[in-house]
Amino acid sequence: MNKVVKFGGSSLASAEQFKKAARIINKDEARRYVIPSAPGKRTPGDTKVTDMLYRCYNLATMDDEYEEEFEEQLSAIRARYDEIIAGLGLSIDLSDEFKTIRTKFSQKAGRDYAASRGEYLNGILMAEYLGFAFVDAAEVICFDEEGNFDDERTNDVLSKRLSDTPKAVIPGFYGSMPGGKVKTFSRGGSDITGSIVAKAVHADMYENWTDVSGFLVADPSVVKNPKAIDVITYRELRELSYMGATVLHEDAIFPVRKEGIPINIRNTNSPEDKGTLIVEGTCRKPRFVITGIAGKKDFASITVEKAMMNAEVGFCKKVLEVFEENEISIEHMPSGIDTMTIFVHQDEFEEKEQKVIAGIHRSVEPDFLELESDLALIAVVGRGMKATRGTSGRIFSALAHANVNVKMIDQGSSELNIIIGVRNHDFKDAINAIYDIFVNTMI
Ligand SMILES: Nc1ncnc2c1ncn2[C@@H]1O[C@H](COP(=O)(O)OP(=O)(O)O)[C@@H](O)[C@H]1O
Ligand SMILES: N[C@@H](CC(=O)OP(=O)(O)O)C(=O)O
Repeated sequence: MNKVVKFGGSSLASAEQFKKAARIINKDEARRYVIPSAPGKRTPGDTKVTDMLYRCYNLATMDDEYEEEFEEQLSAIRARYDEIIAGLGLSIDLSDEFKTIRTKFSQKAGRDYAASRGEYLNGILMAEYLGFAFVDAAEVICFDEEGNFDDERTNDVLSKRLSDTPKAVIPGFYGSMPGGKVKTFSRGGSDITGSIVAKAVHADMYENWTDVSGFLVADPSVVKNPKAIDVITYRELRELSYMGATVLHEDAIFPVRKEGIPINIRNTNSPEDKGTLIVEGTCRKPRFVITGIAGKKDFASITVEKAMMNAEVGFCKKVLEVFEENEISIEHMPSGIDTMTIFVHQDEFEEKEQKVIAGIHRSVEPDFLELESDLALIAVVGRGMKATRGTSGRIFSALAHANVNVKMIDQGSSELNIIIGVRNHDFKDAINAIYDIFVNTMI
C-alpha cells in the first residue's frame, strides 16, 4: 500500500497544525510521500505566507525608500517559520536559507521563485520533523522552455528519484524550467503536485488534507453547515472546481485520473471523518439528486440578435473571432434560434468593451446587441440529474420562491450540469434556495 498525502496551508499554518499532520502521517505506514503547502492562515484575518512572499518580492523590486518595509516583511516571514520550529522543538536554523532568499530577491530572481520559498521552507521543516528525505521540487517537477508543465519528463525524473526514496517530503506548488528557473503552478497548485507525485509512484490513494470534512455540497461561506459529499466522480468534481469550489485545484484531477487513482479529501482537524472519495466512476447512488452547487460572480454578457442567424454559415465563428482577436476568454455561451449570448469575465471585458462591440457590428451586422453586467453563474452538478425528471423545474420554482430573477438557464448536453445566470446580488439567495430544495427538503 502506498499513499500520497498533501497538506494544505490551513493544515500547516502553525506548530499545532504541524503536529496534527504528523500524527496523521505516522498513523499509517502507507503514507510515504508528503506534499506540504506553505503556512496558511492561522485565523480568518491572518495572511498566507505565499501572499507575504509576493508582497515582499514586490517591495524588493521597488526603490530604496521601500527597503525598511521590505526588511519588515522578510522578518515577518522568517518569524512564521521560527514560530513553527520553536513549537515543534526542532534544532534547525534557517539563517542560511534566508540569506540566499535575500540575495536572490536582490538579483530579481522572479515572482515565482519568491512564492515557491513558502513551500520549500515548509518542506524542509516537515522532512526534519518526520525524519523523511527532503526532495526539492525544483529537481523533479519539470516545466518546458515556455513554462508549460512537462508531464512526460516529470514522470520519468520523479518516478526514478522516488523509486529509491521510500519516504519523502516533496514541496508543492513549484518546479523548474530547463535552465533551472523556478516556476510555480497557479494559486492553489500544491494540489497539482500531489496528483503528479501520486501518478509517478502509482499510489493506491491520493489523500488531500484540508480544513473541511470533504467536498461539501456548497461553499460553507455561502450555505450554513452544508452536508459533505460521500462519493463524487472526477467529471462532477471538475465541473464544481471549475465553477469556483476551491477545495481542490481544477487541474489536480488530470494526472490521477489517467491512472485511476482515487482522491480522498480529508479534514486535518477531524481525521476520523471519512471525507469525500473522488473516483472515476461509481454505481453508488448519490445521496441527493444533485451532487453539488458552485458559482462565480462578476460576469458580463453580450447578447447578439439577428433574424435567420442560424441560416448564416459561420455566424458564430465570426462573433467568436472578435473575442479571440481581443484576447478575451469565453466562459459560457448559451444560444437560441436568432440569438447567441456570450458570458465573459467582467474585469477582462470592461476595458475592451467598445472594441468588441464595434468588431461584432463590423463582422456580422446584428439586428440588436445587448450588454449586461454584474452577473453570476451558478453550476448545479450531479450524475443523479440524468435519471431524475423535473430537475430544472424544481430549480426554477425554488428560485421563484426566493424571488430570484433567472437571467439564463442552460443544461449541458451530458445532463451532468445545469448552469444558471443570476444577478450578482442574488447569488447567495439563489444557491441557498437550490440547496434547500434538493438537500434540506430530502432529510
Ligand atoms: N464545495 C466546497 N466544499 C468544501 N470546501 C469548499 C467548497 N467551496 C469552497 N470551499 C472552501 O475551500 C476551503 C479549502 O480549500 P483551501 O483553502 O484551498 O484549503 P487548503 O489550505 O487546505 O489548501 C474550505 O475551507 C472552504 O472554505
Ligand atoms: N501556497 C500556494 C499553493 C497552495 O496550494 O496553497 P494551499 O494548499 O494553501 O491552497 C498558494 O497559496 O496558492
